[in-house]
Amino acid sequence: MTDSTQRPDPGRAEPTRRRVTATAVRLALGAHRRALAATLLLAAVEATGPIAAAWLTKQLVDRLTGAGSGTGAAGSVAGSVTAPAAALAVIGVVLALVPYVDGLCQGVLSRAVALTAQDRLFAAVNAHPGLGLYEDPARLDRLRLAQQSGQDTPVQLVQCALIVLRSGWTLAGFAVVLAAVSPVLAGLVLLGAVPKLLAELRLAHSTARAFRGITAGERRESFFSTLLGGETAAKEIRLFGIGDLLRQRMLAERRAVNRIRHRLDVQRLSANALPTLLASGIAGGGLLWAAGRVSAGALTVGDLSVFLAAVASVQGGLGSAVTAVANGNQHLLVFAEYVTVVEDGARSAPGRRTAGPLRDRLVLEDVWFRYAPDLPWVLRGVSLTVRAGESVGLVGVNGAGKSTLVKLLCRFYEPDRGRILWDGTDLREFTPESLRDRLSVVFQDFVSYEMTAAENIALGDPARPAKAPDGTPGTRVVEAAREAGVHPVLAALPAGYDTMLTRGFFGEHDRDSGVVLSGGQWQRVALARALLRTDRDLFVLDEPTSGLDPQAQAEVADVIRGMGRGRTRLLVSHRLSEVRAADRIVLLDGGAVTEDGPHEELMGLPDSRYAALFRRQAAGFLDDQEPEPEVAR
Ligand SMILES: Nc1ncnc2c1ncn2[C@@H]1O[C@H](COP(=O)(O)OP(=O)(O)OP(=O)(O)O)[C@@H](O)[C@H]1O
Repeated sequence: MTDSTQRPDPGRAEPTRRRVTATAVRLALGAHRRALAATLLLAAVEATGPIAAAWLTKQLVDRLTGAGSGTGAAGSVAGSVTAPAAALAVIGVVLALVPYVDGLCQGVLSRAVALTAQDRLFAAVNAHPGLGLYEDPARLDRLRLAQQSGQDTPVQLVQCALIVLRSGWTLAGFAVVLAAVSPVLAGLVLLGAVPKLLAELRLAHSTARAFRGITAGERRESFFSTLLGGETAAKEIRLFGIGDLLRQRMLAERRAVNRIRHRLDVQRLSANALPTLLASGIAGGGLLWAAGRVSAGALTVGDLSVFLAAVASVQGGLGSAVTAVANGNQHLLVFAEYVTVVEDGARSAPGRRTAGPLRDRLVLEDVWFRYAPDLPWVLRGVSLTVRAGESVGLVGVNGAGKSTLVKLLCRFYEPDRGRILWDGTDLREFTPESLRDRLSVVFQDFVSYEMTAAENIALGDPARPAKAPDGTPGTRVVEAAREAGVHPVLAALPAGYDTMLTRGFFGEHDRDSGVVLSGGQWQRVALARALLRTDRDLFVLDEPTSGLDPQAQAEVADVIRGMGRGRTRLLVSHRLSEVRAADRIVLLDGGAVTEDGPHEELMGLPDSRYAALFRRQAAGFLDDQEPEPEVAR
């Protein structure tokens, strides 16, 4: 298969650490500069606060104990401690408030970053012109990881960077103080953090690898939970009694994910146990040593208080910095998935020319196609010419490749061999957007959007307004609905065209419950959506009447015949009566065109498979005793 996007090259280099970091920083900067600046400022305040507090505490203790001055008169002591005590109080208040203000700023920043990241990610996903992205489990896992990491990773990276900066600042301040008391101890405390740093860096890699397994499991779990929690499968789940089975499958996936997470927690514990013991031993030994020096009179009580604060802060700061570096590293590894998906989307710009109106013919030249190299060929040398303005009925048994051919015409995939020519130009040369702008297609598996009736139709041509200036549905929407024979149904809904066609969501403006249309009514809505594009060059209708009752089928068949009259039309149908009026019928069999001609001509051929199928279907309608034949199925 060739997806019309460039398929990811398995050997392609992962984005470099520097590029990933730059993308995260740009994302944070572009999302909310002021919140980012405020966060940086608050980090500086948080970093400086403890150093100032430790220094002021030493001043206070020394003045209270009379150390250094040798005086201890009550009046002068009270006077000399006022300033450091007041300053300490102010610092206390500031440090108590900072986390809340910081929380506010980080909230603003993370929401802005998440919004921007989501916007860029889905812009990139939309830029994929083909469907290959949705049929490749590895790419889907990557997309989910990108979704998760894009939301919070940039902010977490900023936070990690802030922690490193803050810790560095605190460390520098206290290291100076600690070195003044004992350079040896300062060196030991710093050295004690090295094993922890190495352990955390090793963990970051295995955590990032484990996230791939977690993502795949969570995606499968979410498939089952969506089935269980949604309406789509509710009927079959109850009828077949498969709720418990699906629940068990969901829980099995969750348990597998939990096991991976638990393994990670155990790894973290075992990797950190020894380095943490080492650091604590150094802190304890240092404390005993410093206490001994105070009793010997070599250090003041104030010195001891600074020393205690320094040891705690240096170890705490080093610990946070090491964890932040390791976490940052892990976030970068995961964020690389986001960068890959975004860049993958940005790169996929196949074809540069703009498709013009179809004036002469559409030609399929020996088209071969399969969905993947390990899957069988679906099309094995299809050659077909459709003249502009001609209507062609495409028939064939289930799995013959009719819908596949439609997807190739839309350039969701590209032929593995052969070409499709639009007035002599290979479809690959056109931008997918310009080509699709020339088409109006109703897919066999059309979408029922959980939106209002008017929106469901207007989506067919988003360039034109869905509503008139007075708020009523646009005339084109109503005309299309009328033509598709669904206007009376939509007009009679509780809020007319503004009624939500779902019972799963409320509308934008009111909380009236929506409605559920029947399958056939939905099919007409989908037709109306296509009818909004009557000015397009090629109409493709893939089984447009499959859900309709006989009366509706006849009516819709008339609509289809009139639809896009004078334009090129391709109608895929199992109901041969519907395609008989086409200028030509094309039978797809065994991956190739085996019959091609007007209905009468094919009916006159002695060995025509189409004729046999048509007669069999017609006989089924005429003979009440026979079940309706599975014509062309
Ligand atoms: N996305 C896909 N990935 C892999 N194989 C696919 C995919 N879509 C279709 N196929 C396979 O391609 C073959 C042709 O399918 P296609 O839907 O084109 O047939 P069809 O003629 O439209 O059938 P029907 O009459 O049942 O709609 C089938 O064997 C199907 O299993």
